[in-house]
Amino acid sequence: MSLPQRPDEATRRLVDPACRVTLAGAANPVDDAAAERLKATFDSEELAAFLHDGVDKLQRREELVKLLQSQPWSDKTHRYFLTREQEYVGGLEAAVGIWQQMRGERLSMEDGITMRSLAYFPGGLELHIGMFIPTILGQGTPEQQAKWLPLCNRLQIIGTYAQTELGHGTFVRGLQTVAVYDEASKEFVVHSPSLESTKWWPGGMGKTATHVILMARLFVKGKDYGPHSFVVQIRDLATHLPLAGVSVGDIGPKMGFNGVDNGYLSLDHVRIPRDAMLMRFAQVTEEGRYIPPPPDNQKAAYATMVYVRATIVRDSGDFLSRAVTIATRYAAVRRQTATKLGEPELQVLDYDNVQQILLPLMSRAYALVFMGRSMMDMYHSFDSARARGDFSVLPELHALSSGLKALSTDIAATGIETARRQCGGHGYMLASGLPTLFNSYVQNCTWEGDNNVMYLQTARYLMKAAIAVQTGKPLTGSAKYLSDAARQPNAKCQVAAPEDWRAPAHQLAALAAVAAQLTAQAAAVLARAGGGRPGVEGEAWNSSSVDLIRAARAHIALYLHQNFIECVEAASSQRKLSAGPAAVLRQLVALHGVATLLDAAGDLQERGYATGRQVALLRGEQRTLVRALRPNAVALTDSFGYPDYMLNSALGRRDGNVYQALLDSAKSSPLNATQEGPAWKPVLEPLLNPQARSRL
Ligand SMILES: CCCCCCCCCCCCCCCCCC(=O)SCCNC(=O)CCNC(=O)[C@H](O)C(C)(C)COP(=O)(O)OP(=O)(O)OC[C@H]1O[C@@H](n2cnc3c(N)ncnc32)[C@H](O)[C@@H]1OP(=O)(O)O
Ligand SMILES: Cc1cc2nc3c(=O)[nH]c(=O)nc-3n(C[C@H](O)[C@H](O)[C@H](O)COP(=O)(O)OP(=O)(O)OC[C@H]3O[C@@H](n4cnc5c(N)ncnc54)[C@H](O)[C@@H]3O)c2cc1C
Repeated sequence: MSLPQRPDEATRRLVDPACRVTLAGAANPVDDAAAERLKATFDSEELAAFLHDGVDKLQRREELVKLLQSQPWSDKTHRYFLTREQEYVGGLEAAVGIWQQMRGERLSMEDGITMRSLAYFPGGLELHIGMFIPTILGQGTPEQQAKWLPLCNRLQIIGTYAQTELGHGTFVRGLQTVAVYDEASKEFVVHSPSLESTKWWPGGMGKTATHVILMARLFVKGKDYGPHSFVVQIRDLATHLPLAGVSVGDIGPKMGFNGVDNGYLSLDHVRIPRDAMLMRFAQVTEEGRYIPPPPDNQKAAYATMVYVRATIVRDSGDFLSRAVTIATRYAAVRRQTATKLGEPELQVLDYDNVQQILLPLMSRAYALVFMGRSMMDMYHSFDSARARGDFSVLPELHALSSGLKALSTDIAATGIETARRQCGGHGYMLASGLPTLFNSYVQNCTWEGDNNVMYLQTARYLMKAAIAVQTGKPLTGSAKYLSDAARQPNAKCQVAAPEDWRAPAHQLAALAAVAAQLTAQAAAVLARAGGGRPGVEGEAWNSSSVDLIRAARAHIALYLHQNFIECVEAASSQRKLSAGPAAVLRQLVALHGVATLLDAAGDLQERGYATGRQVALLRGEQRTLVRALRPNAVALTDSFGYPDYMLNSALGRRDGNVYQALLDSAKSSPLNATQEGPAWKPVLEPLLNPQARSRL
């Protein structure tokens, strides 16, 4: 049954037979959604096609949505009502279902990846595809790849990445699990020597994985060579029971992501063959000689982490844009508060405070989408160079991917929660899609390197750059601006009018000034703490870490914005976009720059780069830009191109029919399966029913 969107005639007569009072203040949300699209000044479909690399890719997504909707394992109707066990089994069924479709229908890998993100049901196969296979690809010899990859691709084995232990996650060199080479048997003995060395967290290890990439400290002839990667079987393929010497299980419920069976693992002197060590870079010969990785790739064993951090950057824009889509569409159809009773209530999106939150968030989502593409391009060009034995870009790639992983996940996680809060009470419903989105995203700030720790890796690179500047060495790459800043230490902001703040040149100059100042400040603090000796470790490093993290964040914020400008200008100059969408993207770029600079308002003034008046102009310009973008708000969400099936949100649906969707969703609650409810017999009837009470 559908409820009337507006009070019907009978209701109006009931409350006021003379019809003097009108209840029709609430407009129809479906009409509001349609009206929003008429306001747009650009073709949202053209921008959507550009963002998805062509109309044919968008059409393919539509076909894949239909395919998914026809399969029981990808049905989302009851997704928000699942128990942990149902979520675990369902997540696996969805991943296996996609895999079977790919094989049976001969769909491409690209189709599979698209289906995964459309169905979005994280489960026990995430780490198999996300880290187990990439580690074998990145660190295995051709023979090892030939041995393991076909089994992985046919799902005849399922793997995960077992690095973190109960006692250590960040400090990889401190891992306690050991792999000791036994020259007599030409095997490694892998062992967990303490409670703290129990592996803890690997996704899919609890109940799904048959194999792990084990990160363990390699010992050869009594010498400790630090963490290396080994392929270790943990479960019998016929019975799925743990092998001898293996103790393994699920770690229990988490804040989110509960379809994934993160696990614990303890090993008791388990023997594995010598070729279980991944030996593309470091090797142990039969007779027990250790051959180290090439000098410019000392951290070869950490390579998968660089790859996964790049993918996390790629996905951040995707997650934030989903949240922004839901919140913006809902704010456009939600009406609240009329100046006078009976008059039309305002669309929530027309409240200034809501606009000033949602539209800057929209600009951040677009910036991250573009950053994600550039990050993957950077990673792929490193991968090609690596195949030729060239690791020269690795330090820059590691510094950027670490810092971008931290900044992009900080922005996305905070942004998803901010978007949820703009939806009022209905944002608290799982049916809105936002709580699950947040709970299944926020761990990105922690996994694959806690964000503070990741900023500190970027800071390590920055401090070396700062020292190079001091000694007059020329800089290249992302830190090049530090040399320019050193040549003009007293540069001042040249903004004279609010609209000056839109210019990329003013924005970049200001962001570079902040990053250079904070880098110089961190370098000075570090030098003071180290008694004048520059160093990137130890107590001096620790006591400087607040300044170091601020510097790294500012450096990455500059990089993110510069990338946004360059991508939009390139698309426009290469005529990949017509004037309408290009103009709107430029407004988003301008807003992103202004919003990023407002985050740094204190830093802009602290060292005298900008005056209080210039910062006031900046604030004013944000308002102007937000108002200019307001008519395009909903069209900009359409350009992200999310089908309703993917968002699975009562509030984010394209047609705006939010109230009906909320009610329909409530009706599928298991609590509503019977009219009296599950507590009637055991609890309520003995209290409330007079006959039952008399029997007490
Ligand atoms: C069909 C569909 C079905 C489903 C489909 C599924 C699809 C995919 C899904 C994807 C899911 C992915 C989920 C990911 C889950 C996360 C899993 C984890 O958390 S796993 C666990 C993740 N855990 C973590 O992330 C742990 C975080 N901790 C660490 O990474 C390290 O301990 C550390 C970096 C903090 C320090 O390391 P330490 O050894 O103490 O090093 P120092 O600081 O002393 O620096 C020495 C030198 O090394 C340099 N360098 C450093 N790293 C790298 C690198 N990677 N590279 C290159 N260089 C590097 C550094 O710059 C320095 O150079 P220099 O200045 O001397 O020239
Ligand atoms: C959902 C989820 C899934 C995961 N999946 C996997 C997986 O599949 N495989 C796997 O191996 N691991 C996995 N992990 C583990 C994850 O990689 C670690 O939790 C992460 O690297 C952080 O390490 P930690 O837990 O030891 O945090 P800690 O290092 O204990 O961090 C605690 C605090 O100390 C601070 N800190 C620590 N060291 C430093 C330092 N040197 N300088 C400054 N501050 C510091 C941190 O910033 C943080 O605030 C997963 C984690 C989660 C939450």
